[in-house]
Amino acid sequence: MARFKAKPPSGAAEKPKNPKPTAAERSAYFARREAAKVLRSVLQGDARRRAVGSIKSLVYSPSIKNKKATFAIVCQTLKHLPIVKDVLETANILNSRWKRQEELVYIITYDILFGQEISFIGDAEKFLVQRKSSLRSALARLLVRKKVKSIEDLIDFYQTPDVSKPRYIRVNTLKLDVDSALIELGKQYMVQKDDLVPDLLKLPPKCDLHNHPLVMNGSIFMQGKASSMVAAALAPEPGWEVLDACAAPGNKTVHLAALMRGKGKVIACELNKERIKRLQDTVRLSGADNIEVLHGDFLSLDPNDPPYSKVRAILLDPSCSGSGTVAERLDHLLPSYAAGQAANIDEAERLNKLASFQKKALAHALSFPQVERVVYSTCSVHQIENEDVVKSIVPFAASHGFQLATPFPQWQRRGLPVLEGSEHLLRTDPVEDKEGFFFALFIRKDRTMVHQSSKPGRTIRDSSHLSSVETKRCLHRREARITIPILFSGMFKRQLYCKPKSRLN
Ligand SMILES: C[S@@+](CC[C@H](N)C(=O)[O-])C[C@H]1O[C@@H](n2cnc3c(N)ncnc32)[C@H](O)[C@@H]1O
Repeated sequence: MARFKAKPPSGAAEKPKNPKPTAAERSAYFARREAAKVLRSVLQGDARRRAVGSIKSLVYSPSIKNKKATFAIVCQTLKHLPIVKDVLETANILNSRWKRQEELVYIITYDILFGQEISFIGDAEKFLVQRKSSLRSALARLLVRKKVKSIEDLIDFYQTPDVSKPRYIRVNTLKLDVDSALIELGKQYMVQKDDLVPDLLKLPPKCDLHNHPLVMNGSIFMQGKASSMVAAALAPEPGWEVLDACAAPGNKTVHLAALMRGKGKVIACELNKERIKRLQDTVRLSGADNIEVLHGDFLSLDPNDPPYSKVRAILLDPSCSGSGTVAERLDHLLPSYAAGQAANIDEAERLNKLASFQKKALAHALSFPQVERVVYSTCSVHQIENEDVVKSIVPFAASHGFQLATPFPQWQRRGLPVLEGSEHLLRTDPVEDKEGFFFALFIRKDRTMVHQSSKPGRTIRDSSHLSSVETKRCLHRREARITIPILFSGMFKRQLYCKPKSRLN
């Protein structure tokens, strides 16, 4: 692979010496376009964790003519992709026309920076060759920024675990205001306010704050940006009753309490006995006195029981695969990652089980009579735990008067386009944003919709995601206004068995 040498800037367009393209030029032109097609499938499949095939199988499909060249171009471009993307972003030369052909742009940029010096034919080639000096100087700046001397070092840099993740801290406004935290931390670090979440501060990567007095006394919490966006998206009002359905270790629970300025009540439900202790510690550290810790199964809470019938907002952050927080820098680019996962039966089974619970829990959250806002969140990159869960629940949500709303409209990365309304969903990217989170916000404006039957002619086709309480309610939808769970013998057992084990404070 070529080592980078800064070349003298040459901004002028390179006019082909020979106006008639040579056979080699023509062949390179077509190979780049074939490669762009393959790269598009690879990257799209990978982004959806639904690879349509391995690179090889895509290249060796009958539609690709120049297989050898296409394979080489795709592999080399993928290997250099993080660098190419960074360079293009720094050089800031792409208009919307070329952004629509980004795979071709990646390939040509790779060729310009690291490939063979050949003359370029084609509009995209001409556009980028004319900006060769901007690309080269952006690459030189990238080397300086990453403090490396060669392209090999730069590739290593991208392959090693990410060290460029900023340290985010959330100010616990129950104990300290944001400006005071800024001043206090500013004595030691470069601190700035986050542009999206008002109580979030951004510090340089690798700041070790574990033993900082403000962390030790609960004035600030070390909480990532995506995680802090979840409670902020729910936006509970002071005085409300709010349920954190799957609460431990409690980072979002105490954020909710702070957003409510300590007024109202947060019920923090957690199933796992071992994790209850962590949750209690977090609550204690936060100083919040309006949090009630509940040891039990969220699915077993009866929405119509007096303690829950007044709940206005629910934060549902259920157990998930956690795939969005695994720092696999380059793996996200490779179909082998997705293919490997799909082929892994255990993993597929695990994801199915998780998704099945997530669907039940989301349907259950939407069935609380006074609830106006529900946030569903995961730290997973898998469509099956994210868009697929939401998609399967949308008809049920609509029948209860809920619609998807758009949290943080200014945020660019939205849901995968696999359902109507995907633009309302929010994703963070494990590479670009350093962590892969997903969340959806459901809002009900008209609470008279509670327990209303579905529109005539509209059937809930798949009720497998519903908890048994909800399934029975759907089946007996006409009588749903009077729900007498104990009429159903199986469920009665379940209700008794699953009754919250204890309430702790
Ligand atoms: C992703 S973690 C929640 C993280 C938490 N929201 C935070 O930000 O600190 C999911 C939690 O849900 C709990 N959980 C799983 N199933 C549950 C259920 N049926 N009822 C209540 N909690 C459950 C798990 O034990 C785990 O602690």
